[in-house]
Amino acid sequence: MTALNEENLPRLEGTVAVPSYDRSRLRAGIVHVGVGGFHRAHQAMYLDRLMNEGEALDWAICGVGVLPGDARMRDALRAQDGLYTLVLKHPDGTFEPRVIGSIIEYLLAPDDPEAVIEKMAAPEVRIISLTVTEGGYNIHHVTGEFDAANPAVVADLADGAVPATSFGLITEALRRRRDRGVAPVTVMSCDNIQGNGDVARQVFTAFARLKDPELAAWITEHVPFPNSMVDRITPVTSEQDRAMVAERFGIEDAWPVVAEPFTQWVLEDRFASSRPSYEDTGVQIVDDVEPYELMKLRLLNASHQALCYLGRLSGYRYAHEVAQDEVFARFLLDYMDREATTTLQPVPGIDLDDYKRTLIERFANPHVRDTLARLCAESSDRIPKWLLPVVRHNLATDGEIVRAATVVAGWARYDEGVDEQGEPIEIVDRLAERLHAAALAQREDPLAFLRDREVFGDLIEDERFTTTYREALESLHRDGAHRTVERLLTA
Ligand SMILES: NC(=O)c1ccc[n+]([C@@H]2O[C@H](COP(=O)([O-])OP(=O)(O)OC[C@H]3O[C@@H](n4cnc5c(N)ncnc54)[C@H](O)[C@@H]3O)[C@@H](O)[C@H]2O)c1
Ligand SMILES: O=P(O)(O)OC[C@@H](O)[C@@H](O)[C@H](O)[C@H](O)CO
Repeated sequence: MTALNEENLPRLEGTVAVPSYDRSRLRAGIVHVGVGGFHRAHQAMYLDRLMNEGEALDWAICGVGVLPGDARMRDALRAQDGLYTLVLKHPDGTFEPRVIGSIIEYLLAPDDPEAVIEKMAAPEVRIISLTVTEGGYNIHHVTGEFDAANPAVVADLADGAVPATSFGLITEALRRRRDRGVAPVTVMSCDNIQGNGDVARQVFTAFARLKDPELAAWITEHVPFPNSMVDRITPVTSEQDRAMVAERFGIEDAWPVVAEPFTQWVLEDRFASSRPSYEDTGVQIVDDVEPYELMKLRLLNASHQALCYLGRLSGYRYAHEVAQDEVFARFLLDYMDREATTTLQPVPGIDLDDYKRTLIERFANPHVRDTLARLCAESSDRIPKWLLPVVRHNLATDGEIVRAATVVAGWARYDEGVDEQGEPIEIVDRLAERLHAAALAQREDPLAFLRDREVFGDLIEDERFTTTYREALESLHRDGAHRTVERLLTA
């Protein structure tokens, strides 16, 4: 067994792919906030690929954790000199390992916020990128505006506050860059949010406006926030994954990443100065990312929502189990074909039928073992962003809504907190308490769940939607999820 660190890399050569570049020559050009599984399977992997080609050596990553819980990642990465194993799990059972070397440093903001700010303000850093989850953008669900009442934000806005949120840290770094005349930087969101760059611009300038209006104006003028579509299914690393990396590859890795082989990144070319030559390693650089984003969020992410609640209620625990169930697979394709696709724009270079078929195959990969628990988490940040826009579009255009309404009813049934086998369900959601209370009330008041306007807006006022939703909920209560879905299948 070989402990993963810089010194031991030569011992791993021949067993697994390791960085072919001299890591001592790397310089951090990117500060990335939110080093979780996805960043390590995606952006860090693309950079590692470039580095293996002898490119991007001045674009290494300094990882930043903003939450105290990121101490685990700090400890894992620091002990391993930033190295970790990425294992791609192919559908045929082949596992493809690679040690990724593009992260060279990790800073935890609660340990030393000043060090994080100075790193972000350093002239050699030209990109600050983010994967901080949808909730990390602090958008108020009802107003769609930056939520300035969030206590962490209030604390960061106070005079003389030591920044603790990504808003406080990044805007302070931008202020220092402006004051010092340091070359402007690009803020690049890689989260699953429609218009992720636009949303990032909205929230960072909103925070800056509250702190220092002139800084906000400077940011608007000088800091680009490119939009992007990012894709690679990356489940939470399990104990079994850690053991697998040790047993199969002889690597003692505190926190490997496992992912599907598929990967995609479509990115707008709006950068302050230079950027890595991402296009040399398969990233699609486009003028307008919106058609790709809509395709991905409404087909892939919304289908994840379509399979997770109804699948969990039926007794499944993993995404592949649901996607391998013929009834669910057909339901997902019907949802995509008859409800989601009609809401999309033409997507240059993509055959949508092929994309949808491939999605079912990706979901069905049995080795990825993506848990329904991961997909069911933070639903109040997902359903309103990915599924409800499809519903609203179809309500406005007289399109079909029955499948999406069934998914929403499935979420409402899921939030009752017990599945059809009587097993408890743990609701992981910022709004868990009140969603659970509303779900419990729906046996008497079938529309109780929809009454939450923060989540559903005025959807409750649409009779076509409420009638369809009510029937779906009734059917879920009476016949269960599997039977409900089966009845909806087109011939
Ligand atoms: N996992 C995937 O399959 C996948 C694929 C495409 C895109 N993404 C995007 O990446 C995001 C992260 O996914 P992951 O799998 O890496 O999750 P993860 O749980 O492994 O990592 C999430 C990271 O975000 C940080 N974070 C959360 N809330 C924050 C906040 N308020 N402020 C600052 N940091 C915060 C956490 O500290 C952690 O470092 C997703 O929410 C999604 O937007 C994920
Ligand atoms: O990561 P989230 O929480 O935004 O969404 C859950 C999944 O749908 C998502 O992670 C997908 O696996 C991913 O978007 C695939 O690229």
